[in-house]
Amino acid sequence: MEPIISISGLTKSYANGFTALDNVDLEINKGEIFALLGPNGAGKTTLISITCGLVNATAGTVHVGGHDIFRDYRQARAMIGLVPQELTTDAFETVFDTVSFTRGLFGKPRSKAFIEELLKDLSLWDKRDNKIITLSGGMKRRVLIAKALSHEPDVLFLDEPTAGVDVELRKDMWRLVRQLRERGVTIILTTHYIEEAEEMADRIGVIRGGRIILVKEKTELMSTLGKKQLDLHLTEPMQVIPSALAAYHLTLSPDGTMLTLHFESRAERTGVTRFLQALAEQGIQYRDLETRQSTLEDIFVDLVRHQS
Ligand SMILES: Nc1ncnc2c1ncn2[C@@H]1O[C@H](COP(=O)(O)OP(=O)(O)OP(=O)(O)O)[C@@H](O)[C@H]1O
Repeated sequence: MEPIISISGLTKSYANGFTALDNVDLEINKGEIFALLGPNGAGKTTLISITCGLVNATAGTVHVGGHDIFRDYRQARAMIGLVPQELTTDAFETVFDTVSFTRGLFGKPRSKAFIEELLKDLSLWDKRDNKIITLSGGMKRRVLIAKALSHEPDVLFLDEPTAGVDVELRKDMWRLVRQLRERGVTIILTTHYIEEAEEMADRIGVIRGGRIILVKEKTELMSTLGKKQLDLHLTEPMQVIPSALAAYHLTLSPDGTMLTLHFESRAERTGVTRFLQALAEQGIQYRDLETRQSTLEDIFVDLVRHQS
């Protein structure tokens, strides 16, 4: 697939010497929903801010639709819509005017019809004449999305789109994001909610300490989720795994007290019963057993803990 955003060797050191991004390479494909996951302070907002031209990079390049964000700032910026984390917008303007004005800022011709359609899509049409200050938090967030889409961008950045919103609005956002993708808009969202990435993304990237530590297709990542493990706490420590058990995917703890069977929980026949029989035949006894299933959350926590 063709990348719409190419980030290469991107580094950002703030004035106080803190390195928020460290040599980041990342390509975002045209038309995908990409979720960037990471703990607080990982560098997600910095990455977005540089790509949108709000913060200068210390080193590296970013191209949007082939335009260098520094040299061809206008062309690159025109392709991007940004929904920021903070709810900042002109409190005393009406919904219609503020969205229409934002479109004008990007040099797009006035279009009442376009703004009307956009506001209808976002369930904001009824509120078009309301001053923004009178809207609820959820409605204000929709206004931010409308503003970000007012100049018909190819790429939409959503920085923590559903932080602090209720379940209903979150579902609405997800529906909206999917609709946009169907229209060919590329979406990059940052999130703390793993279920959001699970629900929405085509690909998932994990950032930690200013470094991208993983980028994978969601389906590929999820396939590891179908794996379960059965831990057996053995009565007697085992030196080596007996050859009679060679057909099973087993690991033995370094001290020989725990034998772990890895199996596909989604498979029709997991082989667990046969395995337990084989153990009995070998005279291997255990005092306890437990099964565990890995979730995206486990994978994420594990990655963030172990990689630095
Ligand atoms: N202007 C600045 N000067 C110095 N350090 C900064 C500045 N802006 C951000 N940082 C630091 O850079 C790091 C990355 O911040 P960033 O906002 O990109 O993280 P984030 O992944 O978006 O986190 P969050 O999820 O909390 O928004 C943080 O440790 C932050 O304190």
